[in-house]
Amino acid sequence: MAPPGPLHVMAGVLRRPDGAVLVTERPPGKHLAGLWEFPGGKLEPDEIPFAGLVRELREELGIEVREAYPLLVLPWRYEAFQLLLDTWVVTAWDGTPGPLEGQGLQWHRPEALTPAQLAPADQAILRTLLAG
Ligand SMILES: Nc1nc2c([nH]c(=O)n2[C@H]2C[C@H](O)[C@@H](COP(=O)(O)OP(=O)(O)OP(=O)(O)O)O2)c(=O)[nH]1
Repeated sequence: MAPPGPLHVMAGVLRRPDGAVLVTERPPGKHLAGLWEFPGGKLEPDEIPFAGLVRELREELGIEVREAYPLLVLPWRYEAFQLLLDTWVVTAWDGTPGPLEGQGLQWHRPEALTPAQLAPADQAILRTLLAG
């Protein structure tokens, strides 16, 4: 049997007009608990990436994405599995992002984020944001 392919995970960088981006804290007991990430989650079978992004941000934050563009697809290897972190910048949404799953939420300008507090793959996303 062929080995399973990488896990396709959607991540949304919500960006406010003042340049701040939203990061959320990974809950206790989960992989990378206590580190910060961009909200999102696993793409479902047969789901197209934009639809998965919209669904995940609705489920986690209670918002409706209105405008987003793809930033990068980042292949990443953790010890137990491989990831494709499909990252979009979200520039317009309806509603106010809230912690629907009890997760910590913080807004920071990318320059103010501490890389070591982010999930390892997200440190590469941060470098892309800072370079843009
Ligand atoms: N959502 C999200 N996941 C990320 C990011 N960076 C990163 O390494 N990951 C990893 C953490 C998880 O191992 C994996 C899948 O994320 P997830 O949010 O669906 O996973 P989870 O552990 O909460 O699992 P589940 O309970 O939802 O099934 O991707 C990121 O910026 N956003």
